[in-house]
Amino acid sequence: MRIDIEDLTVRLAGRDVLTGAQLFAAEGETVGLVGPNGSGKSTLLRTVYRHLRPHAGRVLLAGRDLRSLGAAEAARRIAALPQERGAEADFTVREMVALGRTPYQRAFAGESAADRELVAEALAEVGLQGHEHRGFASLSGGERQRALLARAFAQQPEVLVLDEPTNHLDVQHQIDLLALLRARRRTTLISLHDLNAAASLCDRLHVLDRGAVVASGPPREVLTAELLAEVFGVRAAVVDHPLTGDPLIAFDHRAGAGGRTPRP
Ligand SMILES: Nc1ncnc2c1ncn2[C@@H]1O[C@H](COP(=O)(O)OP(=O)(O)OP(=O)(O)O)[C@@H](O)[C@H]1O
Repeated sequence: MRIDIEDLTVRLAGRDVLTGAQLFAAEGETVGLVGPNGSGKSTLLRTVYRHLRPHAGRVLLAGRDLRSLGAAEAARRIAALPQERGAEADFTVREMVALGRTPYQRAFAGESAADRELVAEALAEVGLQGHEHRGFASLSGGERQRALLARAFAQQPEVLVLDEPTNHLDVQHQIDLLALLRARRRTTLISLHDLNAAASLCDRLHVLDRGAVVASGPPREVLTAELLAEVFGVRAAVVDHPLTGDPLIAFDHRAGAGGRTPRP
């Protein structure tokens, strides 16, 4: 399902933290948001999963304004892996993942056999089978992240919105997660700090800087040494990955602030 973000402005505490963002993800496309801390990535994603309201502009899902959908319909169509965490203390892992099925259940109807199967499949997909009965609060940061991803998968959404999903994951689980997302080929909006992961996963990237989209296109066109210096303030060479051929950003970890004044 296609998603369009039209001229989106979000105002928080009297300040426009996102201004006139314009982008889309076509059916089945994986579109990445990258940008420095505080550039507006989470704000944009929060507006898509209806945690925030636009001040101006709109988000369209298959041509329909997101705000015209009811809560259950929106939850069936869009699943989010947000950065903020709610009160999750008392759930088991299985209960947490099963929450992904609630938008499909009639009040008091409980779980169907199909729901149970989808929950088990989602747990297996993220490698958490065998951990169903553990308390969610007892999981490590990376295990929690995987359980929340399983909840999003169990929701069987048409659009996945993932805010920094590789946070807390060790390198093997990062790579596994990217492989899972590639295999699913669902319309996906994803923010990533790891630019090499973004370059290998995303069909197209949008670079955010101080609340505005400043560059858009396929990773190879967008992630140039000039852009990395200008937007991220780092020195880097962009080369071909020797194993995959993807763009590989080799950062100069010895360089200084790249001549850019640090952000407040
Ligand atoms: N509830 C809020 N009230 C006021 N300002 C906010 C609020 N939430 C976020 N902001 C500000 O909006 C700007 C964009 O924040 P956002 O979280 O979208 O950035 P980000 O690109 O996701 O950053 P990071 O990479 O650090 O996660 C920041 O300056 C942030 O301080």
